[in-house]
Amino acid sequence: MTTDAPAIRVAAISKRYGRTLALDNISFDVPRNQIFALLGPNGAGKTTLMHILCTILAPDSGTAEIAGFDVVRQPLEARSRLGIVFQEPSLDDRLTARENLDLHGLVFGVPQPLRRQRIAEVLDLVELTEWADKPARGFSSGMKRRLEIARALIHDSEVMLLDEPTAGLDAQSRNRMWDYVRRLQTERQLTVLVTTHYIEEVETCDQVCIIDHGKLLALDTPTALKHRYGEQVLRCTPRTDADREAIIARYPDRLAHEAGPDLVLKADDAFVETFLDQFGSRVRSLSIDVPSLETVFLSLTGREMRDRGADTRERTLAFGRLGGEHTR
Ligand SMILES: Nc1ncnc2c1ncn2[C@@H]1O[C@H](COP(=O)(O)OP(=O)(O)OP(=O)(O)O)[C@@H](O)[C@H]1O
Repeated sequence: MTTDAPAIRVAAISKRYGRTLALDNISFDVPRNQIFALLGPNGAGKTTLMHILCTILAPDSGTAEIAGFDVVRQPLEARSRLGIVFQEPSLDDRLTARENLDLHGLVFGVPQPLRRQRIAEVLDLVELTEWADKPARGFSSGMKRRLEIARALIHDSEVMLLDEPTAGLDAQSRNRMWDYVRRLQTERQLTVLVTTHYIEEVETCDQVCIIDHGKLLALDTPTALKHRYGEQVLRCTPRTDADREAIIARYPDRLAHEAGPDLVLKADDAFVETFLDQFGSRVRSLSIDVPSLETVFLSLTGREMRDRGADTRERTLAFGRLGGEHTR
């Protein structure tokens, strides 16, 4: 290993399952001590890439390295530097939190005194000390996920791979999970590669890599991505089909997306005023989305990643208070 090797190197990786090209010539480096987000909708190829990085799946072509170790030629060296939390829980439910951690340390050859010390440290980090001797089967989903993070820290991991660590958790547990991820970075100088399809979660990551249909679409800091690709958009719900068609016919070049009953139009401030003059009475609701990672994704793919968020509903309500109507 060279000490100046990036934490993760992905070079021209492709992977096909039958006729599905799950990864199409993906390349990027993750410098050490970063939180690096892999963002993409379901089926984008995130898990496939994770599985290649953690050595359980071989790429068809290209190479990947963890801390300078090739995942195909030096899998044991690569694995020993990795902490992994998969989407599917992999704890032994019958064992206590402490026993789960101890077993993992044993498998990775961590000597007993060091194991005991690390178990105490990681339980403290994920705030499970008082649950240490309780069987994992009684834990909530968030607690189980935290225990899995703790487990990934028992050996000498330098790089954490977290595959959708917040999937299925409630909003409060999701926030807590991200607090732990940030603590891993700051307190343990770990590099964290995390996949998610919750776009709002990646705002505070150092870098965001957007993938879709196996292709890398963009990679940069959240701020730079918004600057380069983010556009303000106007979202409206026309009152009738005739109104809808009239808007599309009037602004074919501005139409970014049709989302169910809504139309999404690229809109600078001047356009918003013009639109309101011309079509204000022909829309049921209207909201403005400022440049965000959601609008970055929209402008890169012509699609939206997920349903509308609460922030947009709030802006819609604000429009209602200003004299327009709104839907709930
Ligand atoms: N074992 C497999 N056999 C066949 N096709 C697969 C297999 N695993 C994944 N795929 C396909 O490869 C593509 C990428 O899947 P992958 O699971 O990597 O995406 P993802 O971004 O992780 O999505 P999700 O968030 O749903 O896990 C998808 O089209 C998926 O259907």
